[in-house]
Amino acid sequence: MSRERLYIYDTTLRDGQQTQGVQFSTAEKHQIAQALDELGVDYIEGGWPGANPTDSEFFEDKPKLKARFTAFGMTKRAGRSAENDEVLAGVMNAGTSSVCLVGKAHDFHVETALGITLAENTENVARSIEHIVKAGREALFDAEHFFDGYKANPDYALEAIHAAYNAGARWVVLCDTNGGTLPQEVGDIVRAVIASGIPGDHVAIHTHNDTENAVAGSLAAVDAGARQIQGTLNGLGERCGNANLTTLIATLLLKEPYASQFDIGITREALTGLVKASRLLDDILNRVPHRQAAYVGASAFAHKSGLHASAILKDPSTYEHIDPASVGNARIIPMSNQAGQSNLRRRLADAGIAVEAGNPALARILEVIKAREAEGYTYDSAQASFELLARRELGELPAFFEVKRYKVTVERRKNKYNKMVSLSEAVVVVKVDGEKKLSVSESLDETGSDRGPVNALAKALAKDLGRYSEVLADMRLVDFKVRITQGGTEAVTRVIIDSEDGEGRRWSTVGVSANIVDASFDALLDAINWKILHCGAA
Ligand SMILES: CC(=O)SCCNC(=O)CCNC(=O)[C@H](O)C(C)(C)COP(=O)(O)OP(=O)(O)OC[C@H]1O[C@@H](n2cnc3c(N)ncnc32)[C@H](O)[C@@H]1OP(=O)(O)O
Ligand SMILES: CC(=O)C(=O)O
Repeated sequence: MSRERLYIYDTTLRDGQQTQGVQFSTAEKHQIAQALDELGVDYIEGGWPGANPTDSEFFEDKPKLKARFTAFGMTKRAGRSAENDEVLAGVMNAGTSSVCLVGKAHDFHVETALGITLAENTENVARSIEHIVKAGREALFDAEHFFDGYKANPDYALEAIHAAYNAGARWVVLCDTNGGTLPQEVGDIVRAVIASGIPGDHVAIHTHNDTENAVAGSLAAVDAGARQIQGTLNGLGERCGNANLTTLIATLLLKEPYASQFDIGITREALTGLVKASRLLDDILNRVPHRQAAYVGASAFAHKSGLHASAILKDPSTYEHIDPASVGNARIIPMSNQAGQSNLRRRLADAGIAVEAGNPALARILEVIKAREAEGYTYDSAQASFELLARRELGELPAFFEVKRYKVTVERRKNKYNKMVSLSEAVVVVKVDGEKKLSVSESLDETGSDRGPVNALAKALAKDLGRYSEVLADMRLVDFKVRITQGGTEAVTRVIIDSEDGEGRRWSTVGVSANIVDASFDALLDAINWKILHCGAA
């Protein structure tokens, strides 16, 4: 049986950019567009040409895409022709093969926001769409506030979208602009639209996530017959976001009845790039990826509790709804106070440490982990610290060096331009191969910027570790997270450090202390020990 076509329309670069605090550069727009194109979405809405210099520049230097590159704008204003509306002209001049115009479908908005009559608005919608079609472009009509408008005045909401459809719109996009419509109502209204004479393969859905139902609402619209879904990567978008395409794409490809019913233009092979696309956006936004994001989160396939991990080892489908690899994700069995020996053996095996069932060291390691977690440590994400702890208990971790003492000072002072600047200085004394070594480092990087006391400590610690110094040269601290947490009855500081090396390895370590410098040093020591252990210098 041939499958029906369901189209995926991405608006990360337009509605996603309407997120508070998000402003893509032109180069970032290119990067995101390429990632979306590799995934295989049908439409990429690039922004609003003419609305701001970045969007205009992006449309001047268009990305080369397989997807239909789409310009967004609004219907013409009343009192002028479509040909003479300069905002619409800016959109048309971008020269894209598809043009999506937002227009009013809610009588209240026509009368209150635009201050024109319903008939004038209908005319504006029809003439604007006609203008696009006459120019040989594909027209999409974003019917703003359609669902609220339908509930308030169904006749007018339908009049507005029929005006667009009759004028030649390829797609009538039903927008839940304020995001307050629940899935069942979305389904009912989409069915009413189709019954009114607009075929489902011309109906698109555009939902917002203000009730956490944007994905469910989109699926309800598809169930009711809509054949295009609009959304954004990671659900980025105005206020609480848009329908999350990252989730929808995986659901449509992997879940029934959608997987059998639809061809969404994205292959199962491309789906394995989903995590990569999602992380790329987070990287660009400088956001920490949402660990619990469906399908793509780092915890989406993390099996923490002992009962789960024990069953997972027998058959992963016991606690996994899909194979993590199908979306480019990976299973993890984190260590924690919820873990049993099954988690532990699996985690050890992942770190290349084989320990037979029943080995008494397993119980010892578990005990140490549970005790340290009670002090404030966490081994869920600090996998490198976990590995060191386990190897230490198994007698498999050599003492590469011994720290005798360390000190860090932070100074605020005026520089030669009379500006207050900070400078940290760290002193570390270590014993390596029987020899005592003292190293001093400052916090300034090669550009003269202050990188802070922890960086000074890291540099001093790695500076002279004898025969290990060489292998530490390509190591960098890439993330540093500090949290005040409860350790026993006292509040303590927990530091998690992410490190990277020239071979692309990335590892996380944890340190805990009442003192932030000690907690940082604790995490740094693990980071350096892990690197030495894994670089072959041991
Ligand atoms: C639901 C959505 O997400 S729609 C997408 C919204 N996206 C954006 O607004 C981002 C880009 N927008 C912009 O940069 C600017 O709003 C511009 C350049 C488009 C317009 O800027 P300005 O001319 O300064 O207008 P401003 O933003 O203050 O107000 C919008 C105007 O468009 C009118 N308008 C709003 N929707 C429509 C429409 N569908 N058709 C015609 N006119 C409209 C408003 O009535 C208002 O006109 P008024 O000032 O005469 O009352
Ligand atoms: C057009 C649009 O983004 C909306 O109505 O939400």
